[in-house]
Parts: sequence; C-alpha cells; structure tokens
Amino acid sequence: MNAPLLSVEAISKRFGGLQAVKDLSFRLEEGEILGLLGPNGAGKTTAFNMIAGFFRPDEGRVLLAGRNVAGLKPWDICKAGIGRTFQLSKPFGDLSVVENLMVGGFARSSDRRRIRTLAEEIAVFLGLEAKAETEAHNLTAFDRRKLELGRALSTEPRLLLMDEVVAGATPSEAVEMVALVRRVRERGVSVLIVEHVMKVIMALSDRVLVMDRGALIADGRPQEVVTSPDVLKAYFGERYVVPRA
Ligand SMILES: Nc1ncnc2c1ncn2[C@@H]1O[C@H](COP(=O)(O)OP(=O)(O)OP(=O)(O)O)[C@@H](O)[C@H]1O
Repeated sequence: MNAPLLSVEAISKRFGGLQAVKDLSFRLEEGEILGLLGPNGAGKTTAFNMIAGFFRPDEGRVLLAGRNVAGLKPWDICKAGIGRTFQLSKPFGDLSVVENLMVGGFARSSDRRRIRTLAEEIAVFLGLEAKAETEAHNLTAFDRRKLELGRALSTEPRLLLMDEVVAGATPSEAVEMVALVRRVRERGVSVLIVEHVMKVIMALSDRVLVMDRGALIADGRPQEVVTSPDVLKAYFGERYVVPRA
C-alpha cells in the first residue's frame, strides 16, 4: 500500500511551561481536503508551523509521502512539496500580481519563461487575469487573499496548508473562496485547512480533525464530528447539553 501523502506521528511542542501541542497524530491521503478545527489556543497554528518547518517539533515525525521532513527549514519543506498560506497576506506591494506569482516559481525552476507562464496561468485560475499587471498594493483585501493562495500554488505544492482563508470576507466572497479551494484540489493539490467559519469547513472538508488544548479530540466525517459530545464540550463547556436530534 502507498504511504499517505502526509503522516503526522506524535508531534509535540512546548513553549516554556505551556504544552501547545501534545502527541498529535493524523494522516492525510492524496486528494483529500482535511479541515482542522478547534477553539482559540487549541494548538492549530502551532501544528501548522511544525508541519511547514517554522517550528521544529520537540518530538515526533512529519512524513511527506513516507519521507520525514520534520526539522527541515521552511524553504526545504516547500521544495519537498508543502506550501502554505498565512492568515495575514503580505504580497510584495510594489510588484504586480504576475510578478508576485513568479516569486514562488523560483523554488522549483530557474527558467524565467516557464515561471512566467505558470504565474500567468495561476492569475487566470484565480480570476485575476484582468489585474495581472496591477501592483499588489492596489488590490482589494479579497484579491490580496486570492493572491496569497496563488503565491502558495506557484511553488507547485503537493499539499497546501491554508490558514483562515475567508477571514474578513463577505458572504459572497466566502462562497467564491470555497469554490476556488475545490478547484485547487482539482489541480491535484491536497489541502489541510484551518478555518473558524464552520460553514466553510462543512462545505469543503472530506474529513475534519478537532484539537483542544494541544490534543486531537476528534477525527471523522464533518457531520459526525460537529455533533460529537467531546467537540461540543470543547467549544461550549461542561454545562452544554447535547440537543436531541
Ligand atoms: N511562539 C509562541 N511562544 C509562546 N507561546 C505560544 C507561541 N505560539 C503559540 N503559543 C501558545 O500556544 C498555544 C496554542 O496556540 P496556537 O496559536 O497554536 O493556537 P490556535 O489553535 O492556532 O489558536 P487561534 O485559533 O487563536 O489561532 C496558545 O496558548 C498560545 O498562546
């Protein structure tokens, strides 16, 4: 049997006296969209940062298609095939949309023509072709968010880690972003997505993980997970009574 695309094996991270992530294990199969939920401070971003190489796990392994990438630098993890978006999109303001989309291409190639062709294709994919030559600082907040996604795609990842892609978006923008993430998967890129907006997670995810206080408390189909008593307790506290169906 093939190794899963991503296998996270018992990773932990401590900041001083605080155990931010404890013994976290899960798998993500090729082609999957996996949602990661959890209340504030649950350890989601820390887990992301360990997978993407921004933090070295204190313990555990992160296997990408069977290869341990834990502890590699972010640049090398990107080259291995894991891309990420950030909550705050920070494009190069003075560069055009296409130029921003070219930057990541140099992770894979030094062929400027090839990189430009890919950047132009991604601009079309994002629906930003009419703004291809617009400087990024002149984009709307939502277009900047799409550009952030495109910049991650320009590194040609096998797996994309996405952090709160609809934060600050209007309802119609959120619908557009959900459609865009589905099309990311159609490009052959698997997705791990942290998102607070439940509707987005429910619409997108094949499977949902829930973290609370650094640990995984649920892993299953979206509908099962959001009605699980452990998950409801983590979000609403001990006194929450699960409503009858
Ligand atoms: N660099 C750091 N130094 C010290 N403590 C940190 C650091 N990063 C995160 N923490 C702490 O680790 C815990 C987990 O934080 P993390 O940001 O991973 O949670 P989260 O689930 O992403 O939360 P949110 O939904 O609010 O973004 C929190 O208590 C946080 O204060």
